[in-house]
Amino acid sequence: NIQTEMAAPRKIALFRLPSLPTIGEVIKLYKLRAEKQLSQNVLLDMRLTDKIVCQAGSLRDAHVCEVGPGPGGLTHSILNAGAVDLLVVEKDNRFIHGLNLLTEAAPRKLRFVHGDILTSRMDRGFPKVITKAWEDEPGQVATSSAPSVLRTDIFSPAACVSCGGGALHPSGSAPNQAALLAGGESSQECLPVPEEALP
Ligand SMILES: C[S@@+](CC[C@H](N)C(=O)[O-])C[C@H]1O[C@@H](n2cnc3c(N)ncnc32)[C@H](O)[C@@H]1O
Repeated sequence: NIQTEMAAPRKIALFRLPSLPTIGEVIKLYKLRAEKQLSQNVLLDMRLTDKIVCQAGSLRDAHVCEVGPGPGGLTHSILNAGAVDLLVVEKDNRFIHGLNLLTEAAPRKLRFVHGDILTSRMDRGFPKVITKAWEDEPGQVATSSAPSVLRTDIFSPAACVSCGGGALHPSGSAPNQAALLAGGESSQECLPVPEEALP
């Protein structure tokens, strides 16, 4: 009957997937704190993370790699910015649970690799069709400790990113380009991304 049919969508709305847990919730749940000796700083203010991510230009439909997501502040903002595929690589064990939680809350969009970017082959992390050689892009290796912004397409880096406090290697505005967002340590050579991270 009509009444039941009209009630159905409302019922579905009630059973929607839970939204992404906030960074505050993740930090509290897993009792996380920044390790100063690892130069870790954690961004909690979403207005700030949104602003930083905004510097990458349009991320709508972009493929993004975030290095060193920590509890996932920038991760939230990248997803909110409309990235279609976000691969996060974090080496600190303490963030595993929180990042798994975020991955479950954003299925098919967020992939988490627990590992070191220094031993990751980024060229295997994204579809071949959108990859091009990292060294083909001029000036794509960031070395500053302050956030910096560099524009590039997807890469298959022979040399990897180097960034103390965060660097953006974003896509152009066209869909299906990729961005690399990094907030980790310096880097040298890139080795394979683990199989489970491959699309
Ligand atoms: C400065 S914190 C930034 C945390 C988070 N992006 C934020 O903005 O709140 C740097 C993060 O990078 C991670 N990290 C450092 N070197 C890394 C590496 N070689 N591979 C993967 N993650 C790394 C650290 O464990 C840490 O979580």
